Amino acid sequence: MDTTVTKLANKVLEAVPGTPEHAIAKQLETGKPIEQRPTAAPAHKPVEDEIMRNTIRAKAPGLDTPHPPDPDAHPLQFRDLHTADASAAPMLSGSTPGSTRYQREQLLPAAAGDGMEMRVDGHQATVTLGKTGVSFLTVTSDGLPAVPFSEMLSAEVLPPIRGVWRLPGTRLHRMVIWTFRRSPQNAACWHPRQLLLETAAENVLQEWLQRINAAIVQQARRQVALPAGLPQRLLVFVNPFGGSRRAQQIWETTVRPVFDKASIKSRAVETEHGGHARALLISMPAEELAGYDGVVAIGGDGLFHEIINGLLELRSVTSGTSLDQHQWAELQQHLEETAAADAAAAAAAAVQTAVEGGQPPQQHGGEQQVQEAAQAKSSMFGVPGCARHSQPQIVHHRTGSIAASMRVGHIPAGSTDAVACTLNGTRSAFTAAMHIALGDGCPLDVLRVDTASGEHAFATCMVSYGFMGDVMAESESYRWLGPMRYDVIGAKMLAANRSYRVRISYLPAEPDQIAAAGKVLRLAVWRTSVTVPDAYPRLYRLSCRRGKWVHLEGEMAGVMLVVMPCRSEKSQQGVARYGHRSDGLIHLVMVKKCSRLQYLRFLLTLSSTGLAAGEHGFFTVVPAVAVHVEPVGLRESHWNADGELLPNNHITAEVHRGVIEVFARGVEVH
Ligand SMILES: Nc1ncnc2c1ncn2[C@@H]1O[C@H](COP(=O)(O)OP(=O)(O)OP(=O)(O)O)[C@@H](O)[C@H]1O
Repeated sequence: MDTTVTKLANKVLEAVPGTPEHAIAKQLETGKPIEQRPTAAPAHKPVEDEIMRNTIRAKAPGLDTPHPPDPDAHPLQFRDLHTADASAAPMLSGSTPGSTRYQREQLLPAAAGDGMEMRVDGHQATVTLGKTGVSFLTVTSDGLPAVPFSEMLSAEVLPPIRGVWRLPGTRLHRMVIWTFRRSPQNAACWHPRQLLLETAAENVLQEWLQRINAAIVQQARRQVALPAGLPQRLLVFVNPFGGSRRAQQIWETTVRPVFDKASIKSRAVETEHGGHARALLISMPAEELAGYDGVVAIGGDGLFHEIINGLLELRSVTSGTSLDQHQWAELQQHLEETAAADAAAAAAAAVQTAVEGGQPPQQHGGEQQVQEAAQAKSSMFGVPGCARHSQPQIVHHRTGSIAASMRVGHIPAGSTDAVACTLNGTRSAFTAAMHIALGDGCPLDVLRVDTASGEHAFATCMVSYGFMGDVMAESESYRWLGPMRYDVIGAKMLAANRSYRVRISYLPAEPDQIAAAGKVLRLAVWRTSVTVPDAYPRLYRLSCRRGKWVHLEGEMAGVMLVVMPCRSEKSQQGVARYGHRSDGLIHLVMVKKCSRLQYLRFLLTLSSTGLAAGEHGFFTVVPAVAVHVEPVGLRESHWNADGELLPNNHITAEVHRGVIEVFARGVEVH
């Protein structure tokens, strides 16, 4: 009965143009091969967020050749394969019922070795489940690369569909592996990939499912870079206010699906005001914090900055931890001497004014002033016994150790997103979410900035004064302009061409520290060609005095303390070209008072090639480990740490190497 119905159904289908049965009947009639039915694939959308694409393409000429559109390419989300229509399964060319080829295409286990005859993304292939991942020995087509377990989120069995030729009783069992593929233009930018394996052997599929999912977890445990294995519970902060206000949408459509595929449980908190994320972290009970493996910011650099500050506050990361006490003492002595000299000069000026005004000069007033000024200075900066160190530290021991084990992720949804661009080499939210779900981890430097009035802040990107500080301070009131506000206010500040008198003291990085940073740089995946002599001119390395502070005073258009390279669309090579996310260095940029044209040149250098260490005429870039800056005179700018204004302009900053663990693996190149 079945056979009769099948024959009848096949006859009907053969008569209907467009059906596979019709195509086969035609082929049998004419002897021409059947055209393969195109795979249902989403349109290839241009990926706007590959900020590094041009740079990398310029370095690798071979990449300039246009790449054929990839049917898997989709910039945002995984496709829902549960609802995929069985009829959308591609036809296999050249086989007819009854032929040997047809028998093989029924996707039965291969006779020899571990290989299984399967259909992979519509291609006939011999699939091998090895120790490191799934590899494909393709039979009908080339170009299916191996997929390591370390690049898989999970495997999942889909509902079976009717088998080829729609014969009753033929069921095709399907398994999908949630993974990614690298963009042909920029290896650091990843696209969702759902690898579809189809076979008639259900038991094999079920066994593979167990083995693949177990291997994904096992390989993650083996990696030394993963102290806590794959993240299982994450606290996610979503800033609906940042950038183009798409954070909530990015969370729902891009990030949550990735976390779901990786079985990550998450608690999402939509921030209600500036400082909300930081306050929530600081006030969180230790038991609750211990329930999370990491904290994720979906927003801009400002939200990431808040999370870092919250966590480091819990850890009580104090200043002066990596410098010798005598190095702080040396700075202290210098500051007291300059303060005394200032006070003496002020007293002399007061006497002069009094004499000129015909009044008798005050006795001992000058000396008293000198002493007071010196005392005021000594309470400011970090030597033992001074205010900063004698402040009672509230050390939350238990919470602190929990916070120390917390990894931090940044999903870009802000205006600049320098953190995500620097860590991942792309502004793709999907890529950032994958790094988190795959449990990637690497250390990140943090700059602790102490102000003279007793506040402190932690920065991971940049702390700036002068031009950049003014732009950041003023652009806050133009937030309604969106990311364009930085350009508009930047043009305004360029026209104003302001400069500020400052005293700068910095402790230069020692040559071996720079060399070590160079090694880190070479080890990092990005820019393998960089060597230390290129990065730091010989002249600079010779003039670097071992462990001695350098003091200078001058009229500056801008001062910047750059911690990570700070790559973004505005500076594709990074503000500090040879910076690294964990080199333990502050890249101190000092731009002297200059003409508008010169400052424009500086900005162009910053955005095109990035800044390299050394003297560059009117601006200098110095690798340092600690910096002290104080304004002199009446006119002052604003200090700005990662977009947040600091309340006082006398600052001391020190870098803490690799103090935070971030969900990232370094920028990948082809
Ligand atoms: N609900 C909210 N309403 C107002 N401000 C908020 C809210 N949530 C967070 N903020 C604050 O908004 C500021 C800016 O946010 P965010 O950094 O995420 O975006 P952005 O400034 O547009 O991006 P970028 O820092 O990359 O330029 C942060 O300082 C953050 O503290």
